[in-house]
Amino acid sequence: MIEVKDVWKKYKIYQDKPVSFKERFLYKRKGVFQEKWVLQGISLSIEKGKMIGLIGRNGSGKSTLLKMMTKILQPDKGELKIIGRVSSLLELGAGFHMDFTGRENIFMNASLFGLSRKEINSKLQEIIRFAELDTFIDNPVRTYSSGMFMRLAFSIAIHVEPDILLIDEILAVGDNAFQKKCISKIEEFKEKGKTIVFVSHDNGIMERLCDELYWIHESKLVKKGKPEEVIRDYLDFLSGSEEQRLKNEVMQQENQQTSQIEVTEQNEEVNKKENKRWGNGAVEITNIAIRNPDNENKFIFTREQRLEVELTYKTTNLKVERPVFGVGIFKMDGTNCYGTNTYIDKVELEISEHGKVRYCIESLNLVQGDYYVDVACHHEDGTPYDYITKAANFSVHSKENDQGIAFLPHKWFFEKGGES
Ligand SMILES: Nc1ncnc2c1ncn2[C@@H]1O[C@H](COP(=O)(O)OP(=O)(O)OP(=O)(O)O)[C@@H](O)[C@H]1O
Repeated sequence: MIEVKDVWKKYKIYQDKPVSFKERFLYKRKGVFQEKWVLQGISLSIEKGKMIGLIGRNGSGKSTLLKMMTKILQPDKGELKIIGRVSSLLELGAGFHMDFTGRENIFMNASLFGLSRKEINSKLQEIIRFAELDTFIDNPVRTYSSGMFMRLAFSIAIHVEPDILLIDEILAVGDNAFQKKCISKIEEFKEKGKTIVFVSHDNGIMERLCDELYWIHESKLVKKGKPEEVIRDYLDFLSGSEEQRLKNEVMQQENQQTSQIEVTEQNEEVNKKENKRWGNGAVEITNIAIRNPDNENKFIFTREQRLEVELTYKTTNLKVERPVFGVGIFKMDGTNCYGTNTYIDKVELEISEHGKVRYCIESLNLVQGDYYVDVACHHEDGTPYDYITKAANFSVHSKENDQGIAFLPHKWFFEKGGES
């Protein structure tokens, strides 16, 4: 159905776009653009009735490849063969006329896909119903919200009976309920034996829906195969590069940070907001490490993994009475996920001149996202010895799409019949 043979595509990247005629004239002669290959030697072959997915980081070339399949763009080298009517969910609503009503746009847009007036009339109610626009359909589309606009464009594109459907990040369209409707429509398409090429950053959906995945990295195809295998390698790769990014960030922070504890009179809440370190310094936390089960310093974890926060401390010549060590885990927006300390946990604590305290979470159980850690040593009555906010970061990667903060172990049960 789709045959892509050794396709190459380049864009001109203008360093300084000329604005006036004079500049255009001058720059033209100097040639102030660079050519960038955004697709290099891509080959793939998609059989009828298959749903394939393209994954890869931002800017890797996925949308460019899709645009070539719609013929919006032509390759610079190589060949693309497509058999059948293509409907694309890229650049949704690109052909809409703002002053025309939703209904008029349905007729114009659907006719671009080759549908006759009669065919459009027979699908009209279904298009309007799917787009959830009943009372607005005779208003000009310029009065639509962005969600309404997208829903209408999406609805037209899927009702034109295409043989091939190209979908780019539709999950960004509309609210949750509408997204669910889109997914079930895609599943319906699949069942009808249509060919689908799907681009999404939602790996869970990609794995569930696609028969095969292609991973594009920096303009090249690096892997194709079963969704779970390609996603596993892709996530490993992402973890590796994010690990490096976080490491660099931490190194930068360490370079900037003065290791001095700031002795301050302000109250705790103010300090927390200002992302500070404070306390009287009787105990000083000299190092914070986040470790994985292999005892390596790590920043990326999976949900089930063991995470350990290791605090190295030393005492100074100030008196340390009834010390308590605590750790708090927060989402990046400040949501408190979990916090405890040795006093709450009723742990006997013996403090020496210097030493280490290790806080181990056997199974992390947090949902996918970025987190930071506050650490502290204080007196049982709350007087801080050393309190460090945002002392360390880590991320949780997961293929699951569950929402919220923590994974709550659960099961589903179903019963047939019974009282209604
Ligand atoms: N019209 C254009 N002119 C110049 N460069 C472009 C143009 N369109 C895209 N690019 C560049 O081509 C590269 C590939 O872009 P493309 O949109 O295909 O990537 P993508 O994998 O779809 O990314 P995303 O996941 O962010 O949608 C990027 O570096 C992008 O900046």
